[in-house]
Amino acid sequence: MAVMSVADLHVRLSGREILKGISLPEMRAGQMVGLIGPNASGKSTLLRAIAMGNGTQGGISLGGKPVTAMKRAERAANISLMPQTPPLGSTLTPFELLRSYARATNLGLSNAQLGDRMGELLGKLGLLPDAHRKLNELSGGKRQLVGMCLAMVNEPKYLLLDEPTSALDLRWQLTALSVARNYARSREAICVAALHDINLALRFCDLLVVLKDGCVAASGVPEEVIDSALLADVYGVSARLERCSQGAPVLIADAANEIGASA
Ligand SMILES: Nc1ncnc2c1ncn2[C@@H]1O[C@H](COP(=O)(O)OP(=O)(O)OP(=O)(O)O)[C@@H](O)[C@H]1O
Repeated sequence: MAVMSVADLHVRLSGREILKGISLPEMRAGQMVGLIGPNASGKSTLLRAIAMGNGTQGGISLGGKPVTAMKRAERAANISLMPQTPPLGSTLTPFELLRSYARATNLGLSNAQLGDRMGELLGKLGLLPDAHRKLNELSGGKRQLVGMCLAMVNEPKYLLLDEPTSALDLRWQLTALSVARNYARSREAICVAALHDINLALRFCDLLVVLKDGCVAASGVPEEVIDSALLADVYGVSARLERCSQGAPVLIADAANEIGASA
């Protein structure tokens, strides 16, 4: 059963302390967790630390086992990280890339089973028409969706997505996050997604973690975490949470505050 805990996590890179004692609420199977925060607040560093345990001091444990005690193969079988940068354009097709990645991670599937899994994933993310085109002929958004397929093809218990919607249009933002949330629910996995769009985070996440300068500024149920004071403090903006006609919370950002202005 997927369970993730992060307690007093410190990460140093090139002699700088990037994450400064991060502790998070326990994350449980089926949850979609949103990781938000300004540029350079440490979101990617946290995702990489969960995936690789590198540079860490303090605890990340997955299913009760410290990530630093997991062998490379065990990590690869259980954790997938979709990096911020989509797969580089190459002459491989999405189909070939997925198949070679799945083979390399030794999923133990027959060709037919793997073909079915890849077909389902490519279909959900709207990539079937592009499955046999060269990656270097695909748009940036399509390549981002290929990156998401790549992260999901081995059906990890811990699915880590670094800004999975940054290059996507409205339809595919909604689709990609629905696919990720349904995946977490149906496979009893945990999905952690770094997001800049707070409205998407409010809509799709069960739990939000807000980072500021390598520390946790707030965490908890999205609607309880996001308010004007937090947005002013963490992002330096005047913003408010309103309700749409259907009752869902919607963030409206009115203005960027003057640099140096207090919250
Ligand atoms: N290898 C590295 N060596 C030194 N500093 C690094 C390294 N990688 C990242 N950093 C620093 O760590 C801090 C956090 O970076 P990180 O990429 O985790 O932020 P982020 O929240 O994901 O940002 P963004 O929203 O802009 O993608 C930044 O100040 C960055 O310069």
